[in-house]
Amino acid sequence: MVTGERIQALAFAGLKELPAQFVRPDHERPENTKAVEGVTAPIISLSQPRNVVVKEMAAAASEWGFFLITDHGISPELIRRLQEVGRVFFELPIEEKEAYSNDPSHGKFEGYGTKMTKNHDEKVEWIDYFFHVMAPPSKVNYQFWPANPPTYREVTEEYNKEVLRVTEEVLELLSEGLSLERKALKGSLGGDEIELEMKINMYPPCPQPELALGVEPHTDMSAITVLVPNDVPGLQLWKDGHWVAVDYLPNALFTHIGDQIEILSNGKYKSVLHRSVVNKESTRMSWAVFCAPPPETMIGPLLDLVDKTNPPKFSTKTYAEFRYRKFNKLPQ
Ligand SMILES: O=C(O)CCC(=O)C(=O)O
Ligand SMILES: [Fe+2]
Repeated sequence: MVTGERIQALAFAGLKELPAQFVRPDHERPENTKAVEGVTAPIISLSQPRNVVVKEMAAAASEWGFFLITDHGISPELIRRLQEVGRVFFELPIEEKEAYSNDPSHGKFEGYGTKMTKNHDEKVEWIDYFFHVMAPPSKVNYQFWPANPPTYREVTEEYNKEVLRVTEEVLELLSEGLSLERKALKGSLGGDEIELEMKINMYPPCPQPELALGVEPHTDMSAITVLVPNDVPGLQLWKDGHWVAVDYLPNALFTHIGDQIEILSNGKYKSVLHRSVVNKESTRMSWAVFCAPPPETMIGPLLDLVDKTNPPKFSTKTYAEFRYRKFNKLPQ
């Protein structure tokens, strides 16, 4: 077994065959579950009249749980710099990255990580990642942020400000799409205490990508997730019984509806099931920002959205409890 090794190190070793712990059972393999052709995820330009954006976003969130946002006001230059500092970090020698190793089984989620096998049946994902909190300032611990490259912090803080602006805008638009007042969703997610977490996903070239997965099918437990990938495609969405590949769209924000918005909207908006596939030649990277409530926030269907004919479809509990149950695969 080669558990304990980073995927980047494995890929660099020039394996011809995929080690057994990465080989998916038949029904999960990309070669047996290919994405359909001719279906594309919704693209929403924020430069349209507000009522049009509200309508398009509500439709996309209800039918897909996913949309690509364009004309969001984050400069292509800032996205390029964000990707540059992340790429430079992952190009550092392994030992330098290991100084940031996380330890999720002991509750230490921030830092450099790779999902290791827990038992013989569990398959490992073809991915290394870096994870840290970006907001609010009171929850940020810079000790977990890469010190190298030296511009990492400045660039990431600038991106944090911009993503915060866009996520607040998206939450307002989604609120209006539910005929609620603009601040309704943000208010229910902790207001200005709303948390943003950065996860840099790094998928090295894989010797047998048709047998492996980068990230297993899952829904995000966040409220929303805003992701920018590099130019290597790999994200797939589950829609109407098929996987749909999301094409690369430069500078677009790949926006996922997560579990907390699905719950607050009482199921009107869908938390999108998604996975990522890997690639033989190219390294894929993606920068996912999870926008989530503080742990003590009570999350349940909004009272304005439930009545006798629309009973609550989800129970109400703290985000901390939801997260604990999801991590431990307990029923919600
Ligand atoms: O890399 C991607 O496009 C998807 C990553 C993802 O789903 C996640 O980090 O939750
Ligand atoms: Fe995800």
